[in-house]
Amino acid sequence: MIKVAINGFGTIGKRVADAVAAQPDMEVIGVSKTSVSAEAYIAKERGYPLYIADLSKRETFEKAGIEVAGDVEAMLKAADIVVDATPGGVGEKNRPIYERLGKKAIFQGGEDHEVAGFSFNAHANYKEAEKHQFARVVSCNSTGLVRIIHALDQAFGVARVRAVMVRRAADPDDVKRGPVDAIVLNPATIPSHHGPDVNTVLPHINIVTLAMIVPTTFMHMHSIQMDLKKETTREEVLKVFENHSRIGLVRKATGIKSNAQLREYTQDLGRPRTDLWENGVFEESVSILDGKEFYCFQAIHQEADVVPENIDCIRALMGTVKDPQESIRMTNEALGLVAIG
Ligand SMILES: NC(=O)C1=CN([C@@H]2O[C@H](COP(=O)(O)OP(=O)(O)OC[C@H]3O[C@@H](n4cnc5c(N)ncnc54)[C@H](OP(=O)(O)O)[C@@H]3O)[C@@H](O)[C@H]2O)C=CC1
Ligand SMILES: O=C(OP(=O)(O)O)[C@H](O)COP(=O)(O)O
Repeated sequence: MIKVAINGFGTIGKRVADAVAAQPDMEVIGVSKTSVSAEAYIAKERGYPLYIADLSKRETFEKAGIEVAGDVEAMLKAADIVVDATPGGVGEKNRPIYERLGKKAIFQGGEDHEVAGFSFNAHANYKEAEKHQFARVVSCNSTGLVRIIHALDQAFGVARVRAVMVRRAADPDDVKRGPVDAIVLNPATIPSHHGPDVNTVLPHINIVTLAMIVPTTFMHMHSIQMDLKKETTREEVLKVFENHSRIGLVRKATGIKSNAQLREYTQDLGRPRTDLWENGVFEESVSILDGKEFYCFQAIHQEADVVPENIDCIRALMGTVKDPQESIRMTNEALGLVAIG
């Protein structure tokens, strides 16, 4: 069993912890927080040993009825690998501790590529991970872009990509960022960071991205155009998506045309926390013009799509499963991830 520590038990960390606990070859040896909050009670309820960054706060936790297993360093020492899901920028500060303890670590998209020196996506570059101590799972938007670009690049070749990201303003629980009522160009400059981020995994792709933020909390929406190298048809492209285990199709017949309806759908499907782990490509939007021009809209659930990627990244860095498809299969099966559509 691979012993996994989750440093940072927030939006991403708590999902990764549950995903690790569901795997047949992994166990959660601890999770960490800095303060008492609802998620500390969830750790207790799940039975995950809770470690804290600053042991002087032990009494505050214990007064709230939450047992503290030790400090973060003790958690790291007990682990084979750590998933760092602390807020963006904290991972960079944690890296020297992982180096000192000789622990493998996975950072999230809030860190720069250079923090790990290797950026990861299971379908695109799983096999390159084994030689690294550190990896970074690219951000939610970049994960969604990499999946769809890589799939079409493998099938038809991608000459160039132009994409617009309509980004959710905050996570549903993130009250400190709201209320909001604006469309914010974020950034107003072009390109946004997403294109260069895609290039950390797929360096050969010619991509320019634009991004803005709108007042919604569940899911980003991408408008994507790609020039393909080989002529194809809409039907062939749909087949590529149907055969991809992490690209789902929002079928026309469902009548779903928004993030809100898609969230209701995942909730009704009984997905944990309503999570859409896969890309949600809108079937109606998939278009091929003049044989080589591809267009689509896709929804990306920011809290969820990086979760299975973190699980595959654990196996890839540990070198326990060599075949990416086998790891992806194991992860999907344990999570119950059967792509919609
Ligand atoms: N939320 C999203 O949509 C996505 C986020 N990401 C990336 O994932 C990473 C985590 O983001 P997210 O889950 O949203 O963040 P959250 O703020 O939801 O959670 C962060 C967690 O880290 C803990 N923490 C804070 N400081 C420390 C520290 N010094 N040592 C240990 N734990 C600490 C917090 O505990 P406490 O509350 O007790 O301080 C909290 O449990 C970021 O890099 C982000 O960019 C990637 C894809 C999507
Ligand atoms: O990684 C994310 O977005 P990104 O792909 O736009 O960088 C997550 O949605 C978190 O980003 P934010 O919390 O900085 O908006």
